[in-house]
Amino acid sequence: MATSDPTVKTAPAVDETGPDSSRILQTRGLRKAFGGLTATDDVDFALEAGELRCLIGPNGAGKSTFLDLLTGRLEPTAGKIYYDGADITGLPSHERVDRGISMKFQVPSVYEGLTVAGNLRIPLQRVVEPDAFDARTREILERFDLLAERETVAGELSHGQQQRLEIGMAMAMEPNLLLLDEPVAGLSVEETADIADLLREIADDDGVAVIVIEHDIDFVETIADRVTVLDGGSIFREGSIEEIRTDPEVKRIYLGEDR
Ligand SMILES: Nc1ncnc2c1ncn2[C@@H]1O[C@H](COP(=O)(O)OP(=O)(O)OP(=O)(O)O)[C@@H](O)[C@H]1O
Repeated sequence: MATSDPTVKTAPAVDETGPDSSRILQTRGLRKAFGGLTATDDVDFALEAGELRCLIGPNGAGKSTFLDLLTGRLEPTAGKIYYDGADITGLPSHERVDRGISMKFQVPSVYEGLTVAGNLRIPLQRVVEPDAFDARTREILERFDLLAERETVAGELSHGQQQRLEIGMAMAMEPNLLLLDEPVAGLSVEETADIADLLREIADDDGVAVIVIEHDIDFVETIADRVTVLDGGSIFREGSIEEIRTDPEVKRIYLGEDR
């Protein structure tokens, strides 16, 4: 391409997501400052459709802030977010949900006074016609192993069941991108293994891209395609779990010398 012609743009298109790309999400120069503290610092991040990415990093590294910027819970100080072929930087949260970005927060946020089926009805009524409610509810309950708890009040479920219900509610929205903040915190070994299987299925079988914030490196090892390490709000390293686990600098800042 002739670079001397001033009308020819040589810079690549900024939004590399969309129908002609396997990329579902991308951020460019994403920044969030709280007063003098920069919680997200010039982050260029990219995610492929159907990829399962874990975000790790020390406390205060900016992991939750980064997810909050993706959901629209926080507004960036600078930078752009591109998702599925569109610049969504200025979109409110509910419009991002409608476009297929679902979030499961760290603390279970099911409606404790409603039954399991009643909880599922809330997201389902946004995406499914009323005559399809029952069939779709049953499908989700089966998949998330909650069929026997259909009429149980959500406040009476175990912590693991609540986490599964909440992932089921997020999946009821038929997302293309699922964001999870520490989905296995406080769960038993068996409950953790169940969630690991579910998340792998969601990425592999449904083709949903997943970003998981996680502290438990053994859990990260079981599920992640790739790992992004944040430190001080910036991307410190990115790579396969093997690369990340054996990286001496990552060990120093995060994993501890004994890992
Ligand atoms: N609303 C806010 N106002 C001011 N500072 C904030 C706010 N939210 C986060 N911070 C600060 O931004 C930095 C990044 O916080 P963030 O919660 O994103 O980190 P994290 O990696 O998710 O940490 P953790 O692993 O402890 O949950 C921290 O120094 C935190 O104190």
